[in-house]
Amino acid sequence: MTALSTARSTPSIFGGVMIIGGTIIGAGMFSLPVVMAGAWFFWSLAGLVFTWFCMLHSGLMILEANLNYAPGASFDTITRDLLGRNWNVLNGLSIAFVLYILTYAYISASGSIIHHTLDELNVVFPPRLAGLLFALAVAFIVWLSTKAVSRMTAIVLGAKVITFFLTFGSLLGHVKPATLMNVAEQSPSYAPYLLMTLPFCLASFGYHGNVPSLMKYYGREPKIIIRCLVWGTLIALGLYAIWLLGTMGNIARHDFIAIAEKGGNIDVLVQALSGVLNSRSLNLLLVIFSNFAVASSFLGVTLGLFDYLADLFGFDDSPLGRLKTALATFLPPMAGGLIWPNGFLYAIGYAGLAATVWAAIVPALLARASRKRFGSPRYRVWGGNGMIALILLFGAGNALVHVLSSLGLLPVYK
Ligand SMILES: N[C@@H](Cc1ccccc1)C(=O)O
Repeated sequence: MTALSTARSTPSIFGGVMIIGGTIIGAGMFSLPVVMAGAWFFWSLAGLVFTWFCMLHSGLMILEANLNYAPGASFDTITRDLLGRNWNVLNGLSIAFVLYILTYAYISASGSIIHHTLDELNVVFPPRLAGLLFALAVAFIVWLSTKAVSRMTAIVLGAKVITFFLTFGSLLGHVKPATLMNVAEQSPSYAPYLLMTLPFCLASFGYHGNVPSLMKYYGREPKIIIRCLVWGTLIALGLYAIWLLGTMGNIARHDFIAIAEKGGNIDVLVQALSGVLNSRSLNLLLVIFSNFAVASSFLGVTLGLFDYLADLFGFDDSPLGRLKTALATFLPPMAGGLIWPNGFLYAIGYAGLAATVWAAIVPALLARASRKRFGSPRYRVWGGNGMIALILLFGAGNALVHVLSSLGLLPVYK
């Protein structure tokens, strides 16, 4: 009995780990092997570990600031109170931008993966239409209710985890050390290509909007929430490492050039993988996994955007109010998907650029302000001012890298 009542007063960390892991692992991971082809496996792994470290600590900094407020206080409330109106406006704009551009990326990605799936079944279906229909289906679920979204997400996430292990368990069995070590190339250079991968790593480790949701769920329990963040991000890091191993151990480095040239969208990558694997069942698994991976982030991110816009425009919760919010959420990215169906890689890069504001820079400033104003009595991220400086530098560095690479000033592997 006692065990039962303790379990009820503090929900287990499993749910929180799933929320964090589920948000992190999404379409972003499909951009990783393509943009990391230049830096290749070991350098990219180092970049991933570094990004994991910084993104975990910036999440902990949001928690540090959040603990001064009642559970349920949103990102918006905390930022306005600690950093003032201007920072809050910038923060809100960058959140909206990231959610919009990710919704666009998911539409583009789902169009491409559905097109590929049907292609496997010998059905010809234009990717634009596929993306549009998929977006309409997601819009319908989001319009129905939050509960509908969380039920769908639970199902899709479960399927994603199962197919992930089935797919990657067998994918690892196919890894060819000669391909992974890139023995074919004579004196290759990798390090110069590392910097341009950083915004993609950052986007792939984004989850920070969920930290206030965890506090709403668990209450002021820093120990439990810290464990959720550590485990959720570590699971993602582990899966990304396996994903790099599975892709770079099967597709030769120079073959990635053609993949990137075709827009780097998911179908091209999956097609290249199936081409080398020569296994019908593995191919099918991979296709199923990609569909679920895109669908679960799609639901999570659009729900976030939906709630944000409803709050911003003051649309109510009636069916008509929700319809207005759904239109504001889905129409702009859908239009984008119709006009530019293949902007997946660009979109993830821009998501990294904008996410650096609210997932790195603002959290570091929040922690600093929280220490000044409240002394952060409940929990304080280790490392003092040095850690705050590191996260600020990480955030600013990412923005700089993205700008330089958009201007064509960073080396590109081609
Ligand atoms: N990490 C998510 C994208 C994301 C970024 C920022 C916040 C929320 C989600 C993905 O890989 O698809």
